[in-house]
Amino acid sequence: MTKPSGETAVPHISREDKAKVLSEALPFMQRYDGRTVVVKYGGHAMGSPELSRRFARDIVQLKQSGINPIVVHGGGPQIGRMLERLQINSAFEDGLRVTDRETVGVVEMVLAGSINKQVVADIQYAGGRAIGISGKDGNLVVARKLRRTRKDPDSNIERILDLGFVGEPEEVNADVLEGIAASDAIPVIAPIGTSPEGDTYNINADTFAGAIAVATGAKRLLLLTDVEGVLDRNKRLIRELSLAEARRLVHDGTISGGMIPKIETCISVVEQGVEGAVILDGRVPHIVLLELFTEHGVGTRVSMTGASDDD
Ligand SMILES: Nc1ncnc2c1ncn2[C@@H]1O[C@H](COP(=O)(O)OP(=O)(O)O)[C@@H](O)[C@H]1O
Ligand SMILES: CC(=O)N[C@@H](CCC(=O)OP(=O)(O)O)C(=O)O
Repeated sequence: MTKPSGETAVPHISREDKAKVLSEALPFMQRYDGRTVVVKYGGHAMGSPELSRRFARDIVQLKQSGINPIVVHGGGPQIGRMLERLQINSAFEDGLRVTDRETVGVVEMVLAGSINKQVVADIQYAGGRAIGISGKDGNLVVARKLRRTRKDPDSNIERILDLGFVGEPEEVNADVLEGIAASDAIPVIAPIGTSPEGDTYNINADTFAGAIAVATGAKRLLLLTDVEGVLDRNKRLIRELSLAEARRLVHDGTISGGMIPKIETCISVVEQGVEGAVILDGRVPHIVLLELFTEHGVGTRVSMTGASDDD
C-alpha cells in the first residue's frame, strides 16, 4: 500500500515493540551526545531522490538528538556520467580516478556544484539547516599531490603512479567546521582541496572524510556505499575487523577496487584515534540510525581490536 505522496506506508508497530526500540536507542543517544560523527555519503548510495530524502531526514534527526553530524559526499558515478557526456575519457588506478587538468574542472563542477547543493537542499527540506562548502573554503583542506608507487609484477621494480591532479589532505583547518556547527547548521563538504600554490586537487571522498574525522576528533566515521559492508570470499558480510585483519584482506586480494580506499581510510582513522569506522549499505533506509542507535550495528566495523568496543 502506498500513501498519496508516493512514500511507502509505515507498517503497524505494537506499543511493546516501540518501547523496546526506544529503550535500546536511548543509551546510544546518550553515548553520542555532543560528539561528532562524520558521515561519508558515496555517489553509489545516492540511489534515488527518495533515498536521498531519507538520508537527509536521518542526518537532521542526528542533529536534533544532540549529535554533531558532518556530511562529506562523493559523486564518482555522477562525475563519470558528466565526463561521458563531454566525451572525456576517464580511467581508474587502485580505485582512484586519473585526473588531468580538464578532468579536475569537471570533477569540481559536479561535486562542489550540483551534488553539494542538492545535499544541502535535501537537508533543508527535511527541516535542518545546512551549509555547503568544499575543502577549498576557509582553507579547510590544504592538499598535496598524491604520491603512489606500484610494484611491477614482472620485474618487481617499484614505479611511480602519476594520477595527475589527485590529491591527499596535508592539513585540515577544522575551525571552519566548528563555526558552522556553533551556528547550529550541518556542514556538507565536497572533497576538493587546494595546494598552497593554488592548484585544485581531486581527493577521494573516503580519504577526505577520514581526514575530517581525525581533525574533528570524531567518535565515528560512517562510510555509506552500495554493498552491505566488506564481504569475504564467499560473499558473506564481515561484521567486525581488527586493523590486522583489514590489512590482510587487502593484501590477499579479498578487498579490491573502490573498497581499497575505504578500508585504508578505516585503518588510518582508527590508528589516529577515531574509535570505530564503519562501512555501510547506503541503499538501506535509515541505515545511519540503525548503525548508531542499535546494539549490533549493521555494517562492517573496523576498530583497533575488531571486538565490540562499546563504552
Ligand atoms: N571485499 C569486498 N567487499 C565488498 N565490496 C567490495 C569488495 N572488494 C571490492 N568491492 C567493491 O567495492 C565497491 C564499493 O566501492 P565504490 O564503488 O568506490 O563505492 P562508492 O562509490 O560508494 O565510494 C563495491 O560495490 C564492490 O564492487
Ligand atoms: C581521486 C578520486 O577518485 N576522486 C573521486 C571523487 C569522488 C568520490 O570519491 O566519490 P564516491 O565516493 O562516490 O566514489 C572521483 O573522481 O570519482
